[in-house]
Amino acid sequence: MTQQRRSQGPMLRFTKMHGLGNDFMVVDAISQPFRLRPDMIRELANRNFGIGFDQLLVVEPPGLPDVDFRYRIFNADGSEVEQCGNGARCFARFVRDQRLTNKKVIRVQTAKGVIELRVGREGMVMVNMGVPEFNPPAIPFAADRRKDVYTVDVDGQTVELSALSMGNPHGVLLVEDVDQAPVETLGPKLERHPRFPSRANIGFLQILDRTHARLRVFERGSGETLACGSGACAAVVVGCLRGLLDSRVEIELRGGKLVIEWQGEGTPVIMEGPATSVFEGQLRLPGESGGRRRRSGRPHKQRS
Ligand SMILES: N[C@H](CCC[C@H](N)C(=O)O)C(=O)O
Repeated sequence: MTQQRRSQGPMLRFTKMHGLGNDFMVVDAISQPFRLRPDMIRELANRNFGIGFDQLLVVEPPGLPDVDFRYRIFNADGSEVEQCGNGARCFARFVRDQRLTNKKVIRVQTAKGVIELRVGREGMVMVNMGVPEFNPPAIPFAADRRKDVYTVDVDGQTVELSALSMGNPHGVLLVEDVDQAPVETLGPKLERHPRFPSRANIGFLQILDRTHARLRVFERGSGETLACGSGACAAVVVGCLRGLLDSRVEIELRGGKLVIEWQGEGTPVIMEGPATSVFEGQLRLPGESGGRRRRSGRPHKQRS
């Protein structure tokens, strides 16, 4: 049976990457036309019918004079967001691998400000994630004043959490053991809790000692991921403010470890970790009539 040919759109080149298993489809929208609707992002994010990813990262020309690129971030549900820490490290690796820059210090404009990426040795990348924000309206979180710990009602259950913004909103709970934490049940309820009017990323933090911790994160718009960079930053900030962590912490996520440094209020959070390219691929975007996409993939060539 001949398949009815639909009008076919352009081919789109992409690279599949991850930061500690938090995985991304990364697109250079500088050298190729790019426009995806939220429904198309959701379909591409699907791990059975699409490419499969936690977030889509888009590289665009800068919109500010002293910045190298603009960095747009879309969750698996198609929502555009302000910050992605693991994505920032992959962004730095991607723009160098694709020869869009040869800089080792890269300034990137996000929806909430400018972050600075520093490419280090053995594929490590350091990110200045900016200064955390605690003022409830800026998170945003519904509260009449700032507190270190808020009490939130969840279906009649009282939950204690801290709330802050790393450019994106985070709620952080302390738990005895992340492996026993109610991530699958409490995570989605808090992600969509009315007190987080823009929803939130929910971190479950287990303190091991003053310089080591474990973390699981139920991410806004993507569910639990193997790692969350901005979530790791938010969790260390909370641990420091509660007097439980020192200024330099190794935080263990399900996908691996990050080093987070924070010198206290009014200072930026510094995150260091790996960025991995998996493969390069291309897919045909639907034509005007829409319809299914074809895609092909080949192993990523490592840049020396
Ligand atoms: N889900 C997040 C965006 C991705 C953050 C995460 N992947 C990271 O590494 O920071 C949000 O809606 O704010």
